[in-house]
Amino acid sequence: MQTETKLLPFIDFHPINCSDSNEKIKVVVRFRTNDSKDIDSIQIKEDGKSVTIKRNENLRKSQTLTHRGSIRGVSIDPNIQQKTKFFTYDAVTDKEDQKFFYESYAKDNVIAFLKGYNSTILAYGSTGSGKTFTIVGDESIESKILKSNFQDSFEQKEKYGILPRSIQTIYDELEKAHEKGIKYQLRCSYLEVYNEELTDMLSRSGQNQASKKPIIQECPKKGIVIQNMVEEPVNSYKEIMKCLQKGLANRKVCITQDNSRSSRSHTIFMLNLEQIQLDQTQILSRLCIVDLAGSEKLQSNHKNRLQETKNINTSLLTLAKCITHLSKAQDKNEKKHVPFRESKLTRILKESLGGNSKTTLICAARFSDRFQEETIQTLRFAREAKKIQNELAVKIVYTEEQLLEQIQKLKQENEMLINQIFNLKKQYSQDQANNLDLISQNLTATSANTIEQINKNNKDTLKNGQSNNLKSRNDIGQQSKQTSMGIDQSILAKQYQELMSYKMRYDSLKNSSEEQIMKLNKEIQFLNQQLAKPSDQMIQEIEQTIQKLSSKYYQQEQEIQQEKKIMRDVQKVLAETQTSPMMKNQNDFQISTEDEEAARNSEDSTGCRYIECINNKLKIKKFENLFVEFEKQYSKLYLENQQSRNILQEISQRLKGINVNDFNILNESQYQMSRDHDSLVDIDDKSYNDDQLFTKSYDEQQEELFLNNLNKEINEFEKQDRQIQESIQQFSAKLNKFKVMNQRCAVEKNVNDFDSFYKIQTQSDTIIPLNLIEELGIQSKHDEEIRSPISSILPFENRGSSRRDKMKMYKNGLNSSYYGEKTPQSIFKPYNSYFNQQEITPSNRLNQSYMSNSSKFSEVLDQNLADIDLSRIENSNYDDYEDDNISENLYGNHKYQNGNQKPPHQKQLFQEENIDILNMSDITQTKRPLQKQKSMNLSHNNLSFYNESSESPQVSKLNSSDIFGINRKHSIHIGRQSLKLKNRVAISSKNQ
Ligand SMILES: Nc1ncnc2c1ncn2[C@@H]1O[C@H](COP(=O)(O)OP(=O)(O)OP(=O)(O)O)[C@@H](O)[C@H]1O
Repeated sequence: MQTETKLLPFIDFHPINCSDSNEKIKVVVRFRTNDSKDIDSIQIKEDGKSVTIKRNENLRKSQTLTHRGSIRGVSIDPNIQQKTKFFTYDAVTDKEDQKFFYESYAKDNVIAFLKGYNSTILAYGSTGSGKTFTIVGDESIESKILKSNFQDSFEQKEKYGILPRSIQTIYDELEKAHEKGIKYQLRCSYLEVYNEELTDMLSRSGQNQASKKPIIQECPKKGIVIQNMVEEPVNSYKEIMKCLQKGLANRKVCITQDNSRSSRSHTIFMLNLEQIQLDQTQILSRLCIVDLAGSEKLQSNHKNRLQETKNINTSLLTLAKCITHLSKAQDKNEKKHVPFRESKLTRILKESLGGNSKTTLICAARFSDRFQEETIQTLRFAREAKKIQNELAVKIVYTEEQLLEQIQKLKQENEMLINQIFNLKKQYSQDQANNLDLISQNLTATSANTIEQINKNNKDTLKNGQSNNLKSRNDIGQQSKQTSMGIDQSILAKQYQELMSYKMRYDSLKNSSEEQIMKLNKEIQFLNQQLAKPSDQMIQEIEQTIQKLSSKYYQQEQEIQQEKKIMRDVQKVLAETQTSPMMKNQNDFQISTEDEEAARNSEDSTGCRYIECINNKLKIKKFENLFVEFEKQYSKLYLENQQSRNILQEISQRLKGINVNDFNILNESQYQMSRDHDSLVDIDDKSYNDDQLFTKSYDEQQEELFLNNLNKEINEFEKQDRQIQESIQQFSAKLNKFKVMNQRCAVEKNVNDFDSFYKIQTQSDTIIPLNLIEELGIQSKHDEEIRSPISSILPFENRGSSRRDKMKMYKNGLNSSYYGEKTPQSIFKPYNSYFNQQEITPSNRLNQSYMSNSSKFSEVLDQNLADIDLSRIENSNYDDYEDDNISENLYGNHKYQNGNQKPPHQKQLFQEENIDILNMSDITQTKRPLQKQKSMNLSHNNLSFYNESSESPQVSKLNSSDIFGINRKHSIHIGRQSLKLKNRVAISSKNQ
């Protein structure tokens, strides 16, 4: 029964055991047992893992010439040396025992398939080497399967190859699982690749083969999906064997020189298993058992046969090429483009080689020297394949309940993440503040040291002149200049420390000078007091003396006045007397004792009078003497007084003089000190005395020099200050930028990757606050139009499913969205319902911003579109491979560049098959962080490739396989809004 490929709603990959998840391809070399051993040139080592082969150069020459069509004989040189080659694999065997071979080398893959892993068994080798023998069994088995009703005897079963044995194992195991309650559904498919065409070997005859031609599609979640392929539900051993029977009957075989039933096509027997576990978890796995067509020398003259052989060789060559690319990438541990798309076979096997699959490669080889070259090629191929590492994961499909549960979980997780983001933000700003505190503490500590150092320098400068000091300043200036160039935080901190130390030095000097001025003022006061003290006393004493003298003088004067009054009275009396006869002679007034006696004796009044007169005369004489005496004393006192006044005046003048000088000196000092905040005077230095200060103050030259230097220093400081300020500004701007970046990274980190972020958004309906998005600088650019790119690259025929659609698109022009509103919804068949439900969420804006970021490089990539042309493929040849002979032998005498045979043209590829358009939700399960991802943007005719982790654009040459995501490493994502809105198409490459 033919069933359509079911698109499952939600698939997740779970590596069950991390140590198992990365596994190299297992390579087993099986030599044909019944092969003739002409010369003992091939030796399987005892360890069962390695083989040596003696290469016969003569033979090689002859073989090369022979299959190049030379009929002439080859001269064999007996002296030619035989080279021995050594190869090691997981196993090398020549045992015929099929059971042993299956259980030793293939059963593991079947068990892994049952456990939920994708699994592949691949048989490779030249024609007649034993591939079909290994996969199915010998001719008898094959014919028996073709005829049988599958009730074979034990004996017959012993000869079965891997495929029937695997079927047996699967049913044995599934029956056990069924008993445990595990439900399962097994579907069988059988494909054939013949002449680069895919044929479904289970499809019923009579059907329109052209319309039902299987199409290979690729889904990042589901892996390789083959559309239009019969997936036969098989519920029993018999049913599945019938499928095998049918396939074998349809297989293209013919008789060749080396094999009577040579397979002329690659066959892929595919089993898809859906298991529903007891907890309702649905697990999907696939087993591919591939029997490749054997490579063959081009010998036939038959045209069809030649073409057939070429096609076989071409696809095998592509396979070898892919393996070489993969192994080289593995060697160098880098991502490399692998040309899976170059053949149908490699496209189908993409998952098996380096992808999510447990793969065993069985390389069939022959002992016979006749096939030595083929054997060596097979051994080389096996050696390369051994390096390939696959990534295993179990595919789980969630039920609705499980999904709801997960949505709930995601919602919680989302909330937690948002909280975490805010906390981180908070912590970040706190950290910043703490750092500043720490810096300022360091500054304080170091500035104290610097001041000490400066003071020390200053002392030296005062002693030795200022040259040293200036020099040291210049040095600091130089240093500052150098440091300000950088934006290193430590350098800035150092500069800032210096600045702070200068500021502190200014402050301390200013404080010190103020202190000094106060101190000097006190001293001046004291000096004034000291100077005032003796002069006051002296003046007081003098004044007291003067007062004393004055009072004495006053007394004496009063006495004199009295005496004078008496004298005047006397004179008056005398005048009166002189007018009397008695006074006619002056001498008469001289009273003699005789006169006096006479007068006394005379009773005459005249006599009395006369006596009185004489008495008066005596009195006057006495007064006159006193007056003279007084006058003498007065003049003496006057002189003394005069002297005192002079002394007083002299003292007061002296005092006045001293005060003026002192004040002048003090004022000068104060002025000097106030200007010399930054003076180099060590004011605390006791050894520095006033004399020096005065000398300096009055030394104009020195003062000028001093002031000049001071000004220079101040200028220098200001300059440094400006530089430091600038650097700090730069630094803080940078810090802010880092801060934003850091926050953005934090968001990205916390949401694991973009896809998870997207998924969280879509699954949980939680919208990250707009302000957070804006705060983080991830603002969308609504206005920016991004035209649909794919439409301009795609061949026009592929743009619509109907003629009407095509016309619509044609009217809209190439820039209209192929995947936009005008897009025939049928293209999105499975995705429509999903797309239409979507709304624009911040995550979409995020997506847009990525796209707009990438679009800015579109200019650079204008030229790169030219590289998307077919030149790369057309010019390619098999030069990557180690030995030219391989390409020759596998491909006949025609190399790629000869143009006789080319791989399918890219355009053909597009035309042949629909392009896989995958919903973003299909790739939400990537485990890789966003930083590793690249986002590409296709904008009209440009293909840009933008790596989030680097600032510069990464321009890559891309071919169609990259763009359309058919190979495993790349896939297309269409933003949900693209259908509804602006024709935006985002393409991400998901390199591992
Ligand atoms: N290991 C083996 N032991 C014994 N006989 C073998 C072995 N391998 C192959 N043979 C025999 O060799 C012949 C060719 O084998 P087979 O058809 O499997 O080769 P092939 O690699 O599939 O060739 P082709 O690529 O042409 O199909 C058969 O007769 C087969 O029985």
